[in-house]
This record gives sequence, C-alpha cells and structure tokens, in this order.
Amino acid sequence: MSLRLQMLGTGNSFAKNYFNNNALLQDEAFTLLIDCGITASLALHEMGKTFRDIDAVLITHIHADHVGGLEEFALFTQYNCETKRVLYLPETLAVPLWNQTLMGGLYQEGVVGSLEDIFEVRLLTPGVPVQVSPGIRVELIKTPHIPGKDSYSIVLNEDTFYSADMTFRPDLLLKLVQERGVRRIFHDCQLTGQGVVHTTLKELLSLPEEVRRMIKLMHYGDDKPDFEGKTGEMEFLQQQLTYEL
Ligand SMILES: O=c1ccn([C@@H]2O[C@@H]3COP(=O)(O)O[C@H]3[C@H]2O)c(=O)[nH]1
Ligand SMILES: [Zn+2]
Ligand SMILES: [Zn+2]
Repeated sequence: MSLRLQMLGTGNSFAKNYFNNNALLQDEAFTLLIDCGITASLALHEMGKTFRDIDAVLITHIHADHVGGLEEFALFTQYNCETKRVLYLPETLAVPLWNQTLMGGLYQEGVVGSLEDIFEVRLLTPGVPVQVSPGIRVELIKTPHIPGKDSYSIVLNEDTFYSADMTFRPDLLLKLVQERGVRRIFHDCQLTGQGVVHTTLKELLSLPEEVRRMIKLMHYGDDKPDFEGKTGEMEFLQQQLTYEL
C-alpha cells in the first residue's frame, strides 16, 4: 500500500522562509494532518488544498506552530463541511487544548461548548497503536520537550519515527532502530545553539552512521541554507515536496 508524506512546512516556530512544521500523510483514500500550526491553511493553499481535503488531524503538543491553525480548521469544517473531522489527541492534551488554547475563540453559548461539538475526538494512549486508516497506523511515544508540557512523537506503520519537538534521546532512537525495526526517521533539528528544548544537528551527527542514514531533518530555522552539505548522511526534508514512504 503506497503512503505519501508531504510537509506543509519544515520550519521552526520563528521561521519566516518556511511554513510551520506540519505534515500530510496520505494513503489511497485517507489524509491525516499531523499538527496544524498558524500557517497551516496558507501552506495548504499553496498546495492547492483546503481543510476540506483533511480527514483527520493528529496533535503532538500544544505550541502555536503545532495547534495555532486549529481554530480556523474547526470553524472552516463547522461551516463548510458536511461531516465532523476526526481529531486524534493524546489523552493528556484533551483538557489543556480546549481550556487553554481553543475555548477562547470557539466557545459559543448553546452551540460549541467542547471539542466534541466540533470534532470527532479520538483520544490516544502512548504505547497503544491505532489504525487510523487502512494504510496508516500510529503509536504515540511521550518524548521530552518542555518540562510540564507534554509532547508526543509518533511511530508510523512500525517502520517510521516522526519526532515531535523533542530534546535528544539517542537511547530511544537506537532502541527504535535495533528493537522495533524502524527504518526511517523524520527528526526535529535545531541547527545552532544548545539543545534546550530541541535536538541539535550536532547531537544527531553523533549518532551511529546506520541511524544517520535513516534520518531526514525537519523543524529547522531560516539558517538552513548555511547548512546545506554540512549534515552528513542526513538530508533536509523539503516542504511541499511529496515523499513516497
Ligand atoms: O523553554 C523554552 C520554551 C520555548 N522556547 C522557544 O519557544 C518555541 C515554541 O515553539 P517550538 O517548541 O517549536 O520552539 C520553542 C523555542 O524556540 C524556548 O526556547 N525555551
Ligand atoms: Zn515547534
Ligand atoms: Zn514545541
């Protein structure tokens, strides 16, 4: 079964030359959006798409470059689509996503009082795989990002790791490759500075060559052109390009 990945954007939260790091995953008849940042609708527009083309959205964590477009997504589907879209949500994010992010703009007395009034909410438990569509199976892994702010990376179809924003976890990456058979890694990559809330290029370059060859870099800054040819075996994911998985 063919599976295609198309990054709406590959930028970090302050990038101006790249859209937010959000992804489309498509099998024959299903389209999953992974994260929905501030620039999501504009990025989709550039791709000749709208939120109508999305069957489900999965949220990895609550930062504006990952959820800042959900209000527009919600209102668009509420008033332009016949069916509710599915919202795959890590169970610990359900309350904060509504109470701390979406309620302000979406609450409407007697009309919208919860996520369930807009989305078909399906809560995800880390470590419990869910078959989202015939060709897309997701399993969450809680990964470190910002203390006290849950963030979840994704194992896709047993062979692909899609990192959320996360700090360096070489032990996890090695375990995924050596014990779970992961063969492809899409990873958050901060090109300069210390890895306080992200994984740095320097840290990823410290991984064994076998693992580096599996990695494509994403969630990078506008300084990316300065690092072309300086990432070893790891390639930069290009936004809006379609990758056959
Ligand atoms: O303790 C903190 C919290 C946040 N930040 C910045 O805010 C950004 C939020 O989006 P992001 O997760 O893509 O990247 C984060 C960082 O750039 C930080 O540097 N240190
Ligand atoms: Zn981010
Ligand atoms: Zn983040």
